[in-house]
Amino acid sequence: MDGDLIPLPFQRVLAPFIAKRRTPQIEKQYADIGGGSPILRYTDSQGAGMCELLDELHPETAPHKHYVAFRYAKPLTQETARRMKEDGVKRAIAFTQYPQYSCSTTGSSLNELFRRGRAGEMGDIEWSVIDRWGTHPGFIEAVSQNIEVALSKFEPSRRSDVVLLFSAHSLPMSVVNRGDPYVLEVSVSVNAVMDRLGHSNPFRLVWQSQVGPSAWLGMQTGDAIKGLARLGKKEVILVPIAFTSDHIETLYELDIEYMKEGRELGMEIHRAESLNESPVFIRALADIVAQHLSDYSLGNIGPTSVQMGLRCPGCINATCGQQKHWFARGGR
Ligand SMILES: C=CC1=C(C)c2cc3[nH]c(cc4nc(cc5[nH]c(cc1n2)c(C)c5CCC(=O)O)C(CCC(=O)O)=C4C)c(C)c3C=C
Ligand code: FES
Ligand SMILES: [Fe+2]
Repeated sequence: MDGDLIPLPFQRVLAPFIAKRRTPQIEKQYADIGGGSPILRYTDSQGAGMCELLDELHPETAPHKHYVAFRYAKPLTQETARRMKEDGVKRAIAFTQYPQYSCSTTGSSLNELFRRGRAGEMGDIEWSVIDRWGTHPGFIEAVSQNIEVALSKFEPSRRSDVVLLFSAHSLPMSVVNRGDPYVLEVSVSVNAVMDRLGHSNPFRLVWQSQVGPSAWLGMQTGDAIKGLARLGKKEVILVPIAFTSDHIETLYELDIEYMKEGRELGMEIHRAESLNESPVFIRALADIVAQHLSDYSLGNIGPTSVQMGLRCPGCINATCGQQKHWFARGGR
């Protein structure tokens, strides 16, 4: 139903129809990964760990408290907005948990937050935004360490031949072609990880989880695994690079579908663990926020980044423009 994510003709009729048709298949996938997504559990523990560190790192603004606002599952932004109002929150940071910016993810979430704010559902909050952080050294370090753990599962003599297959959620070509920044930002994260690893292994960036019949950005992760097997490159590590915790995309698609496929093709294939409760990652989250708070209080930065101010050159969604203005004024 999210017109900011994927505008459909006759959205109100077509969207529920597509969702209903898709539900049984997706219900089965969630059942297979243990009856639901662990994304809220991980996000909550990351938030709690981050706040504990932040109280030390930036005592001027302590105590810190995290709230989770999801776009499509509970706790929805609307419910979180109401809770923040009840709690009398006066200052908040919208901290996207997508490391790399896409208008289909962070953009849609900020649009929703803006709608709730404009409707007065959040009370009087001064907002600033951390809109992207895909090259933060702590994030890069945490991903790199998980790759090193996966590499250690291979026999030392074969280790340097292992192909690192970075896998990120794909985008419809219609989104890419209107100038969305995500593809560039994911690429830069991959490059930063490879620099940190000293370019020890060959690698590719591929794209997963496309839905529906329209054209999506490729190469698709599943096809890449088959292609590598065909070329005799049978040692592979799958690296999730655009997700910060486990959920259906890692636990079902990567672990159940693709790893199984790869093993059937005679490959030795492992996955770099998701960041989940990585202490290095949680420290990185705290560091990103502490830096933001201190830059903001010194007047070095405004409520939003310079880059966030620019709409995609092909954007025709008026909400994007209103949202950017609203956050640039601190949510007023
Ligand atoms: C970087 C991350 C993501 C991008 C980019 C993204 C784009 C995108 N997604 C859909 C449609 C669906 N996404 C679904 C679930 C889902 N997607 C992401 C991340 C990105 N999506 C996450 C973390 C999750 C949550 C999974 C979980 O908690 O288990 C779903 C629901 C599941 C399903 O039906 O497959 C849909 C649908 C589109 C259309 C899109 C780009 C336009
Ligand atoms: S789609 Fe990117 S700013 Fe609107
Ligand atoms: Fe998605």
